[in-house]
Amino acid sequence: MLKSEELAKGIQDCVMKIVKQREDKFVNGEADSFGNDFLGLLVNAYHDSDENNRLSMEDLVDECKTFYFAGQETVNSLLAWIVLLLATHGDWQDKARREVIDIFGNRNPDSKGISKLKTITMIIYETLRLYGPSNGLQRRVTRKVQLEKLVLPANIDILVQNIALHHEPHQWGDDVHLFKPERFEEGIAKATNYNAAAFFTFGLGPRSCIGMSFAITETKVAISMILQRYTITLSPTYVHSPMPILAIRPQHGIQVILESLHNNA
Ligand code: HEM
Repeated sequence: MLKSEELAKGIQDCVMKIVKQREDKFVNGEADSFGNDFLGLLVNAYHDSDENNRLSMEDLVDECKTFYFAGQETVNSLLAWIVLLLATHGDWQDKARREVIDIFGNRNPDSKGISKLKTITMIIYETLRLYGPSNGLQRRVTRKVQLEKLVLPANIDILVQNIALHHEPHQWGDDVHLFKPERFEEGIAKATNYNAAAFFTFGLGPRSCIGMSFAITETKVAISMILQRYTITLSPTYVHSPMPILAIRPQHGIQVILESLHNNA
């Protein structure tokens, strides 16, 4: 067996083990359905009594792989870049921590408080602008298109590099490379001067990211919980090298020093 086949089989076994746990819970009477979360919907479709509608095992595994990779690497690298930018911008770190403590104190974040996190939202957008995890949007040109002087012939694949547009000085100003969350003080529409094509870190159109709200919510939760517990400073060993490795990621990782805010934490 080729190594790639071995790895694909390993991933399939791993997914099917999780599916089996769901099935067992239902069969043993511990649960009254396969569940109504995303995995539950997939397992339901996998057991559809109508053979024509039934999801194959291959499709079930593929769906899980898509969500795992699309959801894991992206949020992982976004969190890493936010930690770096807070470590290097102590004023924003303090401001964000004050907001978190004002809203949650030392309690775990809840949905009501999450919707009130204005500074954290601005920090997330500005980090997505500078280091948006998406490498660009792939599109197939199905028919010849003329965009002013540019002609795109039919049947070519193009990569729309949103990160280039997010660093466009005409749109964002001469300080385009600086971390300035205040750009988003009055929301994305105002920051982009109502130009939807200026900031589309989650894509555009009908195939834009289905996990956008989930990604922003989980990022708010994680950053709030870190700020409640630690101060963050950059380690002198850090070397700045953003690289497109599936997502835009820090090539050598991000080394920071965390100091506990509570003696017993
Ligand atoms: C910071 C985090 C994230 C970023 C920046 C991001 C960005 C993107 C982008 C740019 C696309 C392509 C959109 C297009 O082609 O127009 C996409 C698609 C997708 N994303 Fe995300 N994503 C993130 C998090 C997530 C999460 C957490 C999930 C799932 C839990 C997810 C699931 C997906 C899926 C399934 C697609 C394909 C949608 C389709 O083709 O219809 N993403 N994402």
